Amino acid sequence: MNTFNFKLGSVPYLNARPLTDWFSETDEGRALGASVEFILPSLLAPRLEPGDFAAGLVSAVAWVRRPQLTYAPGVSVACDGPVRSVRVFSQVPVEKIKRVALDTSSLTSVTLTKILLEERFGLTPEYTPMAPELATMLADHDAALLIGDKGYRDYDPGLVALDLGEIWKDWTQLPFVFALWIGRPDLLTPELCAQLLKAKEWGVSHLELVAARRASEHGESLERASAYFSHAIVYDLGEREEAGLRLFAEKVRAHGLI
Ligand SMILES: C=C(O[C@@H]1C=C(C(=O)O)C=C[C@H]1O)C(=O)O
Repeated sequence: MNTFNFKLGSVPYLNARPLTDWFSETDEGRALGASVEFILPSLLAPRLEPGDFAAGLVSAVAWVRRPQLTYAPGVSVACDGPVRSVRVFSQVPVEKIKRVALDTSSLTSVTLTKILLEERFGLTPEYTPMAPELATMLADHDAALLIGDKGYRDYDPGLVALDLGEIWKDWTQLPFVFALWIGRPDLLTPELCAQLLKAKEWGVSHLELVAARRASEHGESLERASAYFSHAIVYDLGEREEAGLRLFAEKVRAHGLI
């Protein structure tokens, strides 16, 4: 691998920071000369096939949809129960949801919303892609999907909040994988995979430090950032996460959401 001056893409959310901070915040990581660009998932995913980035930490469904791309082993942004940041906020009881606004930044969670509303709740609502602004989304829709930093904020407690990680876990007993390091096999080499793993190992053993450094940048308190990292997000990609990913891929195909 050319270890100098390669580009990585990542999503602009707090949950990604433990996987990318090693490249900018440690001497060993900085020595590789990688730059990390933060881009919304729906804009980052199409830039992986042309090779704009050596790898992108981006929506798992982007890999399901593009089998010619590969993903780095051992690393993900996942959950094994409530994820806290991928939520559908509804003004009506779930069974009455007829119109849903979907965050245009998201790919995986848009797909997961459709699968869960249909298979878990027997609903086939109308969907509208919209910019992630809850008040605007709910002005004309029963419910709205938000992800990332906006999905983790506190909103009107009168709204029904469906945590998609929690619903997935109750249903399948498996973790859910939202994002992976995805790239072209010629660029996402075993050497780069090893660096991405090293970055993760540093991140998960420095969650408090990353929270302290990044919380305010993402509009969070240190306590909430720490709790999110240590109680909601899973950064491993072990056998159970891989099983969750495979099941999700099957459902994406079965629902024609490819
Ligand atoms: C858990 C999350 O996962 C995110 C969800 C994504 C998607 O829906 O496409 C993409 C990247 C992940 O960071 C979140 O940001 O809340």
